[in-house]
This record gives sequence, C-alpha cells and structure tokens, in this order.
Amino acid sequence: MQVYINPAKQTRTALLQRPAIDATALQEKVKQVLNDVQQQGNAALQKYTQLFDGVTLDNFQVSDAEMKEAVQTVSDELKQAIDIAIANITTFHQKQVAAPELIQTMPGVQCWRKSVGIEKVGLYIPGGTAPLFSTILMLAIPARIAGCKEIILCSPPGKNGLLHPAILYAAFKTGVTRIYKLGGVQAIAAMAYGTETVPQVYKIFGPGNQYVTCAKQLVQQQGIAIDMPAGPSEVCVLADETANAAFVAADLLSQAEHGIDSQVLLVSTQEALVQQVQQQIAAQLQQLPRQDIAQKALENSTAIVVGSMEEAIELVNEYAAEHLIISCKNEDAISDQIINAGSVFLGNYSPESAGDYASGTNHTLPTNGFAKAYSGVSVDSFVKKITYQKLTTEGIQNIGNAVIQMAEAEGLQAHANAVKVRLQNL
Ligand SMILES: NC(=O)c1ccc[n+]([C@@H]2O[C@H](COP(=O)([O-])OP(=O)(O)OC[C@H]3O[C@@H](n4cnc5c(N)ncnc54)[C@H](O)[C@@H]3O)[C@@H](O)[C@H]2O)c1
Ligand SMILES: N[C@H](CO)Cc1c[nH]c[nH+]1
Ligand SMILES: [Zn+2]
Repeated sequence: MQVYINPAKQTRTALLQRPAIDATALQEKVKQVLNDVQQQGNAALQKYTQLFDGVTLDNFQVSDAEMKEAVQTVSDELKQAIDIAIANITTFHQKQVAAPELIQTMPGVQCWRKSVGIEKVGLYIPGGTAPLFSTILMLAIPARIAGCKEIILCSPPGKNGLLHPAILYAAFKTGVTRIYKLGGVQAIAAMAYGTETVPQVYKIFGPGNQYVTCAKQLVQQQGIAIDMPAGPSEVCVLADETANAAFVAADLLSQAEHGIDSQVLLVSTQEALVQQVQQQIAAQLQQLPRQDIAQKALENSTAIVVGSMEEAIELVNEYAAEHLIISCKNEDAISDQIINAGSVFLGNYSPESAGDYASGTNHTLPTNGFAKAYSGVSVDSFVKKITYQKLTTEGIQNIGNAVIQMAEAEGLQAHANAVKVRLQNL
C-alpha cells in the first residue's frame, strides 16, 4: 500500500487512479469471443469453457437431479445463514416497490406510470476465484419482486464441471428459472445473443472481472441492456482518530481478497492511525488463506493523510468508491456531505461485509468511479416504467388548444389535426 502524507492539492486526484488496464487489447480479446459465440453458438461455448475454465462440458444447463443433489449437500448452518440474508434483502427491496399513482394534470387529463418487470433477464454470478453465491440473492430477489418472468443464471463451472452447491441452493431458494455452467465472456455472449441451449435475454446483470465487465459494455453497444459496469471490488475507508485500526485493516483486507485487481483506499486525517492500520494489515494478512491475492491488490492501493476532514471528504467524493466506510466520530454529519458512493457504511460497527452478505442492501454496485453517475442494483433496475394517459372529452377541450398551437409552431400540421378532428366531433 502506498502511503502519501499531506500530498499537494494539485497532485491528489492523480493518487486516486484505479489500476490501469490495456483497454484495447482487452476489447480485442473479448470481441473475438463474443463474435465466435454469436456465430457458432454452443460449439464456441464449449471451446471457450475448455480454454478458460479448463473443463469439457456437453451440457451447460444444470439438471433437476444435479440441483437436488447439491441442495442436500449444503449444511444446515449455511442454509440458515442464507435464509436470514434472503429475509433481510427481501424486506429492504420489497419497500422499493411503489404503487402507481393517478395524477390529474388538468381536469379530464389523467396520467400515471406503472412499473413492469423486464420479461427475460440474465444474471451473471462470478465464480472464477470464489463462488459468490451471495450475488444470486442480490440479483434474483429484486428480479422476482419486480415480476421478471424468465430469470436465467450463468456462473463458471469449477474444475469438477459443477457449480458450487451453495450457488444452486441460493438459486433454488430465490426462484431462478434456468441455470447454466458458463463463465466469463462466453456467458455474457450466450445471454446476449442466445444459443441452441441458452435463451437470449433483454438485460444482463451482475458483477465480474475485467473480461465480464468489458463484455457487458460491448454487448450494450449492440442494444442489450446492462445494469452497470460493476467490476473489481473496491472499498474506501474514511477514518479519524476515533477509528479502530484493527477494524479498518480488516475492512480493507475484506475487499483486497476479492481479486488481484481489487483496490482499497484509506483516507485519514491521522498519520498515526495510518501507521497502525499498516501494522494491522501486515499481521492480519498472515492469517488469510487468500493472502497472495490480497497482497497483490494492496500493491494497487493507497493511503492518503490530509490536513482536515473537509479535504478528506473532497477526496472521497472525487474517488466515488463502490463502498465507503465512515469510521469517524460524527459519521452522520459527514455522510450528509457524501455525494458520490455506491453504498455507505456508518460508524465503527458497520463493516462492508454486513452489506456484502446480509444486512439487506444490494452489493451489486458501480465501481471504477461510475458511482458519480450510476446507482447500485435495486428493484428499479429490473423494471421498465410505462407511462399511461387517459383524456376525457373535457380533457381534450382543456388541453386541445395548447397542443394545436405547439404542433403548428413546430410545422407539424398532422399532429395538430389529430386534436382538431376530435374537437370538431365532440
Ligand atoms: N462490483 C460489484 O458489485 C462486485 C460484486 C461481486 C464481485 N465483484 C468482482 O467480481 C470479480 C469476480 O472475478 P472472478 O475472476 O473471480 O470471477 P468471474 O466469474 O468474473 O470471471 C471468471 C471467468 O473469467 C474468464 N477468464 C479468466 N481468465 C481469462 C482470460 N485470461 N481470458 C479470458 N477470459 C478469462 C473465465 O471464463 C472465467 O470463467 C472480482 O473482481 C470481484 O471483485 C464485484
Ligand atoms: N464485495 C463484493 C461487491 O463488490 C460483494 C461480495 C460478494 N461476496 C463477498 N463480497
Ligand atoms: Zn466483498
């Protein structure tokens, strides 16, 4: 982790850079896989599953028997934990559903808006370095609440050619309709274009590594909707003298362990705290099974000490972290000043892990600075909002002249006539 003490104001933004990737080379590689799947369907899926996942599969779809067997192997403790998470995530997301409200803009002119679930959605569940079954809860629960009819899921197969049993349990509990053992770009391509086995969907959701994120962005250019670019995980911790160095180190490591391209950022007003956090990181790292991954991610990561909380908040807003933890004495007042972040965790007892798994909020969030303009996944992400209107004879009389005037001023006589013909026939 690089540490910067009171860096000059002009140089600070440069310190917030995410790890660089060769975007051109990445896109070329991803385009090749997308094209092959579009043209060759299942044959290309087979080829790339063998190449990137090291398994030969004749059938990508999970069978009922496979599902039944897997569900039995999940321990009762894990099932109970997943069930608690499902309950909390459902409670939080259910409240996002608003009943349509009828609005009368003028006497006789009624307008309203209705949310309709996107009929066919595809969920990508990362599984390259860890089977992230918690992501199923974050995607399938809002999809079901939104009323999506077909919810298909792709996740990379393990070396045994199977999906992790907890992935199948979570999918079973949340009502996913079909599950495919497909990962990476080939999974995104299959859902975007459809193949002999995988149905085409209208919108693709879910986080993933740089290949997955790039593939989602490329298919979006071809008219397939996506949730957002949700790439390698990030966390920023904003800490003052009341922060607990051991907690801060644990939070930073929790996201560093996701992948070598993850990034963590510590912004503090306290140099002494940053030193303690570094010592804690060194000690805690030794205990982690994924210490090699976390160590690499820490090489991409930064700690910045600034002179005041105002400067710290400015930096944090400029970084626009996927997750922001505020470990400061007046966390609520500080959080009021946060304008760019995917999800915010307040106080010393709100670790990001709570939101990653079970508190209720969604963990599929914008990374790489996209939190300046994008929100995380919610029920809204799974619906289209259709607007409706109904005019009575009184309504067309009330509004008619305004419409005719505007249409004629735009030189669109046929528009004006669509009103005139009605007014003449009242
Ligand atoms: N932003 C969010 O909301 C969020 C949530 C959860 C996870 N994540 C991130 O998701 C990512 C998961 O990454 P992962 O790799 O573990 O799983 P993944 O499922 O995203 O990617 C694995 C797939 O990548 C493909 N792949 C691997 N190496 C390749 C190569 N050299 N060329 C082409 N394709 C290749 C393979 O097909 C493999 O199946 C992590 O970066 C994690 O931080 C983000
Ligand atoms: N931190 C990830 C989102 O960036 C979500 C996750 C899944 N499992 C553990 N964490
Ligand atoms: Zn996480």
